[in-house]
Formats: sequence, structure tokens, C-alpha cells
Amino acid sequence: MLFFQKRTEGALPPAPTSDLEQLKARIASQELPFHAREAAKRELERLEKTDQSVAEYGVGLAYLDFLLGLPWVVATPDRLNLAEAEAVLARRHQGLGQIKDRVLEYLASRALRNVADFHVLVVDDEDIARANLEHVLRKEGYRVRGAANGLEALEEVRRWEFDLIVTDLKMDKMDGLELLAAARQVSPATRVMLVTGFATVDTAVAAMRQGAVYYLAKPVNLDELRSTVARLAGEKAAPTAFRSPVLCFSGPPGTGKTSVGQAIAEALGRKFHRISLAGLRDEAELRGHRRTYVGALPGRVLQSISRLGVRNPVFMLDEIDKIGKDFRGDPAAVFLEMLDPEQNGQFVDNYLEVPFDLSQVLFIATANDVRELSGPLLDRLEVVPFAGYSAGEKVGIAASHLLPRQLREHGLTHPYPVVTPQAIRAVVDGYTREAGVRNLDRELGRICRKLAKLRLEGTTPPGGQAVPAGGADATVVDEALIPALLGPKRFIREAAGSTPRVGVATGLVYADYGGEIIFVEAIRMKGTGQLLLTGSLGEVLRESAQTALSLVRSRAGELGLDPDLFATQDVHVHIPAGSIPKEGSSAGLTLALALISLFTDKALRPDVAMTGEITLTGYVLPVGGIREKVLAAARAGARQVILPEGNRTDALALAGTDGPELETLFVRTVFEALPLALVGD
Ligand SMILES: Nc1ncnc2c1ncn2[C@@H]1O[C@H](COP(=O)(O)OP(=O)(O)OP(=O)(O)O)[C@@H](O)[C@H]1O
Repeated sequence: MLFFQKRTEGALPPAPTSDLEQLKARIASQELPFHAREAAKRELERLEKTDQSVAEYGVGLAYLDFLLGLPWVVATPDRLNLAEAEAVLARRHQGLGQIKDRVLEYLASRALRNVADFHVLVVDDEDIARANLEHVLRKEGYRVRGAANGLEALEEVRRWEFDLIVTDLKMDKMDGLELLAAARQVSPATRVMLVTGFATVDTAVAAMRQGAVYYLAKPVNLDELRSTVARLAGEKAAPTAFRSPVLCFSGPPGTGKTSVGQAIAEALGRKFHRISLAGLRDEAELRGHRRTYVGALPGRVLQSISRLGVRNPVFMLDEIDKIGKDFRGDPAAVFLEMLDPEQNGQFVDNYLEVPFDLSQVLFIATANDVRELSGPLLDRLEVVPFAGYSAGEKVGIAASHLLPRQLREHGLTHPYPVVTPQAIRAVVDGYTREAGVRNLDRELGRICRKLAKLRLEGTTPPGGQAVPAGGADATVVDEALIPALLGPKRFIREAAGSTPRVGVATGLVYADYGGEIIFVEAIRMKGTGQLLLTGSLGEVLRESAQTALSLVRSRAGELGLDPDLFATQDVHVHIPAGSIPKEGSSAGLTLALALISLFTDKALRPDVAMTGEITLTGYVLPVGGIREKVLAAARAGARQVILPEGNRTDALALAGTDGPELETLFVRTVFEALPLALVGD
């Protein structure tokens, strides 16, 4: 019996090329920056001396494979067509007018920088020499101007940004070296190339030392001139590190931050990648582990770049405000390095050890609340605020974007069911309570799933019209059908539904997920004039409560109260809703009104919501987050909002858009607010 087949000469399989040989070939053939090639060669040499059976060999192979797999030079060509970018943004998003404008402005300045021609100034006091040089350079496609001496050249430099000055060295009035020094003062980015008939090593060295980029001897070798200028122009055209600040989209969840980022990538023709930073625990996750650690890996930034295969993606750093609380290492330092155009050309990953150029990456950060970010980081970011949507805007977004997508995803296309705007509004009001549209999208998905099931079964939604199984009439989903599809309403509009109560005021707060209403409750009981505060209130809020009480006591006469009343009573102020962060001074007005209502025994209207900081003398000061607060008041069913007079412009800006349907009232003092909020006053 034949167990083993004997190998026959000549039928030998081709000798397998070893891993190392393959890597060697890759190092030789691949386009790599100098330092990366050197590192790869070093590692290869080390591997060649390492026994293949030891673990380090495998680690080294993986390292080389990663290094060679990185897109050191691969980039997608940028498509900077503003009209197209505008079309992409408009197609993907409803509204967001100001944000689209900001994004387009940002892209416009990018486009301008990148397509700008290469401007050259030729300076020579010999007319013929100058004309010749100008002619040669113009033929190469550069934008060329001329100047007959140093002083004239300096005038030009003041009027116009040149990329390059090609100047004669010996000239009357101001020679080339003097021009070089003066031009660098006016326009530091302009490069200077000197041309001279008296080329000596000393003058060349002096010129280079002063910052000249090149030194050309007369008679000018035209090929040398052309190739040098082409090299300098190429350096400019390679999209230079973009020095404008990194965009940071901030706003409540589900307001379109991520999808605007995706639209930017689509408009530029770049790849898009999103890293969620919310769960980040360790600096090494971003920057990698040193290879001396067992199981070391590159950081998430370079891993993503490697996976994308291009060095110029749009990179979204999601929820940049959510890291740092439990973070090992210094997050701000890593981000500063990644986002700073001065430094990110040389980003060092601990695993890779060789700097990788991140300057071509277009970073966009998102944050729910930029107040959480450190100062230096915030300095590098250009914050673009995304606001919450009013109910009307949500209905529009749902009808034109969310619903059509959900219907397609659920196969409800033949024919499309008709969901009436009133039905969408019923979902917005009864089943979601949010600033953005994320949950609305989810609820629409639930409706679609129910409809898909009914259509397959050919049955009728309870209380609705027949759902045809194939073609024929479209199902109509109206307001009445919503409870049958989604169950009973999940949210009540508590501001509209409550009855007026003494000592209970409706306030507005602003948290990172948008605005929210709170009810401030105050009661009094027999005691010794103590003030008790509960509801996990922050220090500032406690001080506001103290201020409000002192204000009420000091104005007892005006309010028709017995001044001795306070000495015999304790006051307890409580703000329920434990999950809402309650810090900041904007609850001052609400606290003051709750206390005045308490002591005057007059009930407050629950459908009048308010916000404002107060002073000890009763003035109402402006506060932030007006749009979010007003939208929250509208969501909760309030009919009026009382705002500080100082916030009138914010509120007016709101009215211009599809603002909420509620009346805004402005007050200068606490006392002006009384007749507006107290029942029957
Ligand atoms: N103005 C809008 N027009 C059309 N669709 C929108 C609009 N705003 C949001 N959306 C849609 O809502 C969904 C949620 O948006 P997105 O994921 O961009 O929100 P986000 O602000 O990034 O939220 P998070 O902060 O939670 O990441 C997406 O499907 C998005 O397309």
C-alpha cells in the first residue's frame, strides 16, 4: 500500500517565497516617505536575524505588514465644487439653513486656497532678462508679474500675495538680499529664489541662511528654473495643511450632526469615518500601545486610516465632550496634537513609532455640550451650534426624509402608504420627547414594521382602512390610527395638563440633550425661618434660592406680606426630576415666583414657563439656551414663556424660523412677571 507519494524530481512545487522576501519586495516597490522606509528596513534587518519560532518574529511581521499597509501617499482627489456641495447638503437635510451656510463657507475657503494659481514675481533691473524670465514662467502656466527693482517689488508684495519671488541679486537701490529680508517681513509665506551672475559659494550660503529657497546662477539654466519652480508649485498644490480651525458640531442628539458630516464627505468625494469617543477609557486606545507590551496594537486613529486605505478621509470624532471623565492619560493633549495643523503632520502612534501625516485628514468633532470641553481644546475648534427642532420642523423632516427612507427600508413601496402630517404630529407630540428626531425616526420605523406585517397578512389595522396585499389603494395612516399602531400615548404635555397650584412654578432648564421643563415646588411650615433645599441641587442653584428668599423677605411690604411671618416659618424648596442636571443660575426667576406664590397664597399658572437669573434687588438678567428652552416649553404644552428682556433678540431670531406656537413675554424685574404668572392677578 502506498502511504506517501514519493516526490519526483522536476515536479517540485515552486519554492515558496518567504514572508521576509515578500516584505522586502514591498519595501522596495512601495512609495514610502523616507522615515517610514528606513523604519521598515530596520525592522526587516532585525527580523532576518530573529529565529522564526520566537513570538517576536510574528510581532515584527505584523508590525511591518501594518506599516506597509498604511496609506502613506494614497488619497482620494478632492472635488471642491460648491454648487454640488450645496446640492448634497440640500438633498440630505431639511432646514438647517445657517448650518449649511457655515459649512459651505468653510468649504469655500478650502476651495479657494486649493485652486488658487501659483503667483510669481520676477524682479530684475535688466528689462530683457526680466522679460525673458517672465515669458518662460508664464508659458509654464504660472501667474507672473514683474518689478524693475527691489523697492518696486516690495510695493507689489504689499498689494498681492506671491507664492514665489524670483529676484536678481545685484540691483540698484535695494539688492536681492535686502528684498528677501523685507519681503519676508511683509509676507512670511512667500518663498524667494535668487538669481545672480556673481555666484560664489559664500553669497549662496548667505542667501540660504537668510531664508532663500534656491540659488540660481546666471546664465539661467531654464530646465533647472522650470523644475525648481514646478517643485515649489507642487508643494503648494498638494493640499497644504488646512489651518482653519476644526469644525465642532454641537447640539442635542438626533439633530443631524453626524449626517451633515457624512454629507460633507460626500460633497468632497472623500471617505467618511466616525469614531465614537463616548466609551473611550485610555489614551492608548487612540495612540496605540508600545510594541514592548504583549498584544500591542496601533491606536484607533491609525487603525481606521489603515482600514480606509486613504490618508485624507473625513474623520468624525463623535462625542468629544464625553471623554476625559474616566480617562487614563491626557485626552486634551492627544486631541490637541491630532487637531493642531502645526503638529498633526507628525502624529506619532506608540505602536508605529514613525510619525504619520494626519494633516490631510478633515477632522470634524461633535459634542452635545461644549461647556464640558477644556479651554485649549475649545480654542482649536470652531463651534457650529445645532439647535433642537420645533414640532413643525420635525413633521417636515419626517415627511420628506425619515418616513420615505423607513418606508423603503421596510419594503412598503408598492404603493407607499400615505401618512398624514397630522398623524406625524401625533407621533411627535405623544410618543417622543426630544430635541432632535432620533426617537421620532425609531417610532416611524415601528409604524412601518406594523404596516408591513399587516400588509403581508392582508388584514386591517384596528379602526383603519384595509391594507391591500398587492398594489391597489394606498393605506392611509391618519391621526386616529396612531394609537392602534403604537399603543397608548407615552408622553403627556404636563404643563398644559396640570392645574394651578400655590408654590409650584414651571421652570426651564437646558441640558446636553436639549431643553426640559421642571416644576419648582415650595412649601412652608411652622419653624424658625430656615430654608431647606432638596432635589440634588448644585451650589449656584442653592445660592439662587437664598437670593430669591431674601428678595421676597426684603419686599414683604410691597407684596402685602407680614414681615414677621418669615421668622416663624420654615421653607422647603424641592425640584423633582432627579435625572435632570440642575445647576446654573437661570432658575432664579422660577424660584422667586414659587416663593412669592407660596407666601401670597396665590396659585401660579402651570402653562406659563419661565427662565431668568435674578439679582438681589429683583432685576431679571439674560440667560443662555433660549431656543432649546422655548422648544422644551412648547413640547410640554406651555402657552406662554416669560423671558428676561435681555434675551429679546434671541427670542426674535427664533420667531423668524418655524418657531413654536407659543407666546413669549419679556420682563425686566421679578415684579413685572407676577401679573403674567399668578392666577387672577
Ligand atoms: N434636518 C434634517 N433633515 C433630514 N434628516 C435629518 C435632519 N436632522 C436629522 N436628520 C436625520 O435624523 C437622524 C439622526 O441624525 P444624526 O445621527 O445625524 O444625529 P446626531 O446629531 O449626530 O446625533 P448624536 O449626537 O446622537 O450622534 C439621521 O437619520 C438624520 O439623517
